[in-house]
Amino acid sequence: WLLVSTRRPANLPPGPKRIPVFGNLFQTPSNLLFTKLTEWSKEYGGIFSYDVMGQPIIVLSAAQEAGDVLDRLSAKTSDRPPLIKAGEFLCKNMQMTFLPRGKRWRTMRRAAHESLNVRVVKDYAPMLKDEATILVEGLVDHPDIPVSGHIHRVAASMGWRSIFGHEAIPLLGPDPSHRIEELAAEMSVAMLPGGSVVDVFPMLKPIIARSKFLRKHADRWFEELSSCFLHAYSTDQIEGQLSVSGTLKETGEKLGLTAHDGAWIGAALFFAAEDTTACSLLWFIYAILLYPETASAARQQLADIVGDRPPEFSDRDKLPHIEALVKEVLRWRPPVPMSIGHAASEDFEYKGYTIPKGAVVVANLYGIGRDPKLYSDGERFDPARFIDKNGQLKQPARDSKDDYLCFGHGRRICLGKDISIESLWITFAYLLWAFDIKKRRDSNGDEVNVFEPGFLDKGATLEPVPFPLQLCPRYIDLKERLKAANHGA
Ligand code: HEM
Repeated sequence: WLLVSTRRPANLPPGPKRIPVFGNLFQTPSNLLFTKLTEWSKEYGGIFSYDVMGQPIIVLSAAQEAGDVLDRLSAKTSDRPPLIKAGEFLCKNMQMTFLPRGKRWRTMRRAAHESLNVRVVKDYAPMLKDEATILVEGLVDHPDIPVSGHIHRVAASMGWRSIFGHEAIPLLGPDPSHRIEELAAEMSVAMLPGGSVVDVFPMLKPIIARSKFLRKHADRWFEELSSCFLHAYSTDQIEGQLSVSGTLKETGEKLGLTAHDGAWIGAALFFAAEDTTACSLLWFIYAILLYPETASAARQQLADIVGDRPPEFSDRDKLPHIEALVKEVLRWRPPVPMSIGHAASEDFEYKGYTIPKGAVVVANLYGIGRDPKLYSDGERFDPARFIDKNGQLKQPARDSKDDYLCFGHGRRICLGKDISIESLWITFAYLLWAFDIKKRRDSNGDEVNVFEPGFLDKGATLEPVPFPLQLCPRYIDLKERLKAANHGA
């Protein structure tokens, strides 16, 4: 039996040699796994496989293979692997992101999509602009608060307002999302392949499920989060403000959804929204700090088109260099570098390989964003790669998803894709218009070094390690300019 298990099951895609029983468990680091997957993809190709304790994991590290398997074969690859700790024990099968393909997932997804689809996201523009304004004002008024604190506030507040329709989260607290973020950290780690003991050793599941003592922590976690989100969902929202929960309260009943379901749809969205948005904004600042010259075309365009008033969404078509920056930040440092695992719901053949039912299918978005067929010199941060010789955005290549591969694939593609692109666009534009982003200087006047590649692995998401910087307002009367623009609006 041991001898048999050292052999790769017939016809799986190629991959690293495995050892009996454990497979490749000891070769897969728990930190920065995407770098290992990218290294393996150079050896084994755009589709390869490895194994953890008998569980086959299929890794897609090239855009075409990911498009084939997760988009064109999505009828067979839209399931999620069972996430015992994150999905069953902690979230009690209420978290849409972890639900298996089926009626409950489809209903929740459809309900959320109603207020997040590309046709309606334009209606969030005033709220997103307001948030960008609050961010810039806060950075001017409170240089004592670390930039990451400002960024996490704006990311949480954009999510909170679009999902629950409440007031902006204030910089100086109380922050209703703070406790939620603390609790969410545990879930974020548990959702990774090999991220929890019970997911690696599923034979422990019935023992834990039967023991009140062993379940106690997860049960409390669920109770506390449910009550936070039920409170957010049930509290009256600002009149006239578009929000997911506002729409749900009107349409949810028709879809058979209760307030508890509505609260957990809000939870799934908030978990998915806050950290990813914060990571993207921090990577943007980090990139501009390290490679200031890459922002000069965008700055020039802002000077030509916008001048000394703050940018508007209506300027967007005339500012392709800002959009190129959004695309490049998300390609270079995808906030969810290994996407969220899919699962094969039946056996199927691809390129002569067999993908067995139950295999975990991972889109290595970090590697895919470095696919040389789409992006040359992928390690380089270079927003100009998206601009053609006429100064316009280039026509995106096939399988590049309009150069937004970071939002995943198929029927599970990110529900917040369209609102994220809007929110990042306006925030990047505001930050570039308002500040020069510079390295901090020490008491001798020397620049303080910023470390590369700066990866801080947060479980499902990837943030830069804390880095020193200086934000220098580009106008003495910056706040007056913001006020004048908002009063005129
Ligand atoms: C830059 C920001 C964001 C990035 C990079 C991002 C990325 C992703 C990725 C890679 C996935 C997995 C897709 C797959 O399984 O193939 C995902 C799923 C998801 N995202 Fe996002 N996301 C972002 C922002 C948001 C926002 C703002 C929301 C909500 C307002 C959101 C809601 C969701 C939900 C609910 C899912 C699960 C979908 C499902 O399982 O059906 N995301 N996201």
